[in-house]
Amino acid sequence: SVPASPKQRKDRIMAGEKKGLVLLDFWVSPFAQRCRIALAEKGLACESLEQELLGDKSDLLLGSNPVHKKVPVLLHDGRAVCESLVILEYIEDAFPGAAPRLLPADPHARAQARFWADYVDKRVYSCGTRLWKLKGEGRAAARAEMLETLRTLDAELGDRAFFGGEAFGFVDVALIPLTSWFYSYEKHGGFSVEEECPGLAEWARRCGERESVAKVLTPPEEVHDFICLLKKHYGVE
Ligand SMILES: N[C@@H](CCC(=O)N[C@@H](CS)C(=O)NCC(=O)O)C(=O)O
Repeated sequence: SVPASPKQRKDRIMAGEKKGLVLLDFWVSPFAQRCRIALAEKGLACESLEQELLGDKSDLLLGSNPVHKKVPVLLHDGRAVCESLVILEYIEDAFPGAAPRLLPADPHARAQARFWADYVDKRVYSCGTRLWKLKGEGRAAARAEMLETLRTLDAELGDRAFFGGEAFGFVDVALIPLTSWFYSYEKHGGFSVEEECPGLAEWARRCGERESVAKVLTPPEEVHDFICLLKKHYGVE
């Protein structure tokens, strides 16, 4: 049979007829990258549909994430799951046999993993955005908050190989895509992650040795170029 054209594939996804996994994606999004890393770790096939975010958003994105209108959205047999950490948990629940498990089995350890992933979500990206968007006092405050956040994460990691302990897990997946943004944060904040938090820098290198991470992460210079583009888009000097 003749393979479906990109248009036919899209129509099927729009109509909710596509079976399997589809990710509404954006190349540089650390949140979308979390999902791609988790899927790759588990060996789950997923079609990536790149979204327009700076211009008009697609009907598919608006229809599947009407509340936030953001990527990532995971469509599973046509049904949408939104928010990257929710998607990671969904993948764990929907494919219980797909190894490795990202969350530990022990309830307390699971709660801890969720706590630290939530800490990453509350602190890193928004603080990073203030670092490149603001100037003067605002930027100085964001710099101080970023350093405190990175030091807190460094201390939590301690001398373990991964936030998941011996195994690469939920918090590692949540944080690693954001390390591609560190270079730009360093440039805007005038600090060095390597000097401030050598353990965290070493952890990022260790994670980068994994195929699932290496093939997904954006080179830091490209993230920096993208931030320059965002600055132009938002009229930031
Ligand atoms: N909390 C969300 C954050 C998602 C997010 O911020 N996505 C950005 C791309 S990095 C987006 O879609 N932005 C489009 C917009 O804000 O209009 C998650 O974890 O999925």
